[in-house]
Amino acid sequence: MNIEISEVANLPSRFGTFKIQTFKEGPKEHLVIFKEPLSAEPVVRIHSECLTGDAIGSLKCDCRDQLEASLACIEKEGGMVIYLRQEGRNIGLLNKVNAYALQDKGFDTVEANHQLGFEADERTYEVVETILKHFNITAIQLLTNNPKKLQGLKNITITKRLPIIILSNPHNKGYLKVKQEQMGHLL
Ligand SMILES: Nc1nc2c(ncn2[C@@H]2O[C@H](COP(=O)(O)OP(=O)(O)OP(=O)(O)O)[C@@H](O)[C@H]2O)c(=O)[nH]1
Ligand SMILES: [Zn+2]
Repeated sequence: MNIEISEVANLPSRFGTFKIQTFKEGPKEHLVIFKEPLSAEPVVRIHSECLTGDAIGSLKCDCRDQLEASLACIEKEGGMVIYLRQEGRNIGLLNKVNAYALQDKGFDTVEANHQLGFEADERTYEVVETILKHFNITAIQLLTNNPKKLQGLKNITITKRLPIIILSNPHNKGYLKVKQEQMGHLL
């Protein structure tokens, strides 16, 4: 896939002053938010888009808390947040809302995806390899609670997994339970 890369620009934010760059993969415009200096094994968060959580503040998941904790972390330590446009574990917003409607009827996150004809998780991470290569990064400390994340990547060494500790709320308890019991997350 041909990737179009933007210039680097400054991004002052409520979490610190970052640099920002876009990597356009077909219709998907992924974002890299980074804070220099980038060490030989920088802290990296691979964040999957969640418009409802990240922008609207939905309490059904832990995405916004994870994003904010990651930005605060790279402000302190240096590193990057790679914001991948894989809404709804890559089923898209319309399908995610349909999955939410099924969840309203009692299906859990995984069952709702299956009802709609999708795998529980439809994400892929090849573009991460392209992005890290662009920055000459071959080893990272990965901010995640998902030990299986990035397993498929050949040219990147994960030297350390850094957990993201987030408090649950009454609305995302079920979502977190499914992640822990069915998807192998360490919560
Ligand atoms: N299909 C579907 N996707 C969801 C649902 N809730 C959140 N998501 C998406 O899940 C993605 C985040 O994935 P998670 O499984 O929470 O976390 P992860 O990226 O595997 O692991 P961490 O690195 O620990 O965050 C985002 O793209 C959200 O839009 C849901 O109920 N159904
Ligand atoms: Zn979310």
